[in-house]
Amino acid sequence: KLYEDVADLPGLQYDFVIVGGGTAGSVLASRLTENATVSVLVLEAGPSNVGVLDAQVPFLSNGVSDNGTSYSWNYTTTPQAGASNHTFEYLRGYILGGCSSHNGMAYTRGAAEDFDRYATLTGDDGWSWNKIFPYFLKNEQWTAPADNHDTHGQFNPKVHGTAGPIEVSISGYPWTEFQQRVMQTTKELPDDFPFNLDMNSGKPLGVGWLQYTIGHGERSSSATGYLEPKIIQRPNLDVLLHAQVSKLVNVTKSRVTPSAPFAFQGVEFRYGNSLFVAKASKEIILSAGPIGTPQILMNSGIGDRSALQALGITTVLDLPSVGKNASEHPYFGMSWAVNSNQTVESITQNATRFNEAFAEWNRSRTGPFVDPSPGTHAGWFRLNANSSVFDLHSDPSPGPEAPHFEMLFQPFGFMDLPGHFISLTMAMVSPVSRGSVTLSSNDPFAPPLIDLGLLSSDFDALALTEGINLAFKFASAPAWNGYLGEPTVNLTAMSSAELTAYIRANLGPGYHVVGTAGMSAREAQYGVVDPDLKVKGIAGLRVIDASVLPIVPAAHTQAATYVVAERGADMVKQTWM
Ligand SMILES: Cc1cc2nc3c(=O)[nH]c(=O)nc-3n(C[C@H](O)[C@H](O)[C@H](O)COP(=O)(O)OP(=O)(O)OC[C@H]3O[C@@H](n4cnc5c(N)ncnc54)[C@H](O)[C@@H]3O)c2cc1C
Repeated sequence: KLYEDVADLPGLQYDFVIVGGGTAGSVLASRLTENATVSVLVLEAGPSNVGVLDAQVPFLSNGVSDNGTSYSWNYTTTPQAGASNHTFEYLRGYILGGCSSHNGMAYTRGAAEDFDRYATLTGDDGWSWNKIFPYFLKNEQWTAPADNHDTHGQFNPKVHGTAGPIEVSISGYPWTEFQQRVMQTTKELPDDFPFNLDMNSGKPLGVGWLQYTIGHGERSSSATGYLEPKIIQRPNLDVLLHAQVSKLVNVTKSRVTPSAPFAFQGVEFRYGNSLFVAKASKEIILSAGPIGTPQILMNSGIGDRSALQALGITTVLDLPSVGKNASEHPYFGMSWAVNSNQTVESITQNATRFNEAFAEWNRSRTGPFVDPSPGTHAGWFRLNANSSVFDLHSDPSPGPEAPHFEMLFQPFGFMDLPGHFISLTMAMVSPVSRGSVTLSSNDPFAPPLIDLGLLSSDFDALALTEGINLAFKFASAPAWNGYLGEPTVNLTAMSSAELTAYIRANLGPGYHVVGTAGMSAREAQYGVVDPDLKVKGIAGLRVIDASVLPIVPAAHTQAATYVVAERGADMVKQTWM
């Protein structure tokens, strides 16, 4: 049942307490309560997603994700030395469903080699692509696009699930002129930009149709899929909203496992102006995401001893990797004016069309509002094998079939200029740079310091310059003749040093951070959780969310988070049910 008020909860003693009802937390809540004999409490800091129109209408998703809304944590990063010392809003969902209720909805799984590398790093073959693949299928319900267009040749049905909670579909509104030119380019320049029928097969290289966590014109999130009314009504599931967890409390010496000498009996949270403690008799599961989870661990005395001591926090367990190793994708957008009025600006710069499009969505869940400010395709590419950038660093990608770059193809411009534009957005999806999440004070409710380490490695900056050349090559294909006008910034006229400086001054984060409570092999001298997602050295405590991924996959991160949560739920069930 969903609770708005702590006073209505039947009690504060459960088998499992899940911290965070986000992307992963909602999966766990749903899967664990399939067993009617266990009781589960979810503590979520944010409000409900129900009735939040911006979280429902794909085209309006910016209205729910941006800082300054009631649905975002309003984080700001530390000045990013590799990005001209800029600070960035760091968006995180403060709402049931977490980031899955406000993200861009792109559904990309990553390369098989990403998961095979997780298996190697953890020594657990269960994280390999072949073993994880059934969890992708379990999570997914392939769905026809909102416009019911013929999707033959736009995806491979063999690699998709049909009965899972999360609806996935190809974009449901045609930006025909633009889409045709993207597809034409794959024919004109097939060596550089081959067509890939399905980027979610484990072999993403090439250009393909983007898939979205959208069904029947509406966002499909962890909240709508895993906590749909019949699940959230289960008598063994209680979800408390507006409950912000500060730390784990009631630490005891655990008698159960010598390798995990400590255990926490309770979870402290703030509701209104009061503090409460919820107790878990079986496990506490942290699913507060890559910012919230390490913050709660450190607030609880689990982290780098010297950093904790400096803030006057008593160390329970010296686990220096907590909050380290933050791994994020830098994104850089390029726009061109176009000789056409069939772009998203035809809606965003025209109040009448905007209102018509919204009315159409309301009427029939069709029209341009069924997609987020849409990218119709994405491409995944590698650096040239002979690139001099490899003199700076060995190849950070997990293998020859995994990309270094993502290029998003978008029929709109970035600079909010009057007129019509298209954009090619380039991301470095195998970054070398690493950042951290650290505490700013011993006040457990103070926002932590978020350092994404954006372009802290010169490798990433130089690699991005090569990615930008690739984008301009794409735009030089005959398919774009007569359609593309001038780029809003002529990057090709810049020297390499100027281009690098320009990238550093104009890139942004991808909101894909992972790694801050990373998995490692059981015997490793680093890492936060073992391959079974149990926190090293602590009994009865797991982390199950995006923070356990030790390296960011070459993909938008929700699909990887969903499979971590699905497998994590199976692991918890194996232990207790
Ligand atoms: C703006 C944006 C756009 C994105 N676009 C895409 C995209 O298009 N495709 C894609 O694949 N990925 C995208 N991502 C990334 C992806 O959504 C995330 O990687 C993933 O959802 C993270 O899941 P999680 O479960 O780890 O964390 P979250 O989904 O963030 O869940 C954490 C939950 O815990 C709650 N919480 C945190 N701290 C506390 C606390 N102390 N007490 C109680 N509750 C707490 C939060 O409110 C939240 O509900 C995007 C992310 C953002 C922010």
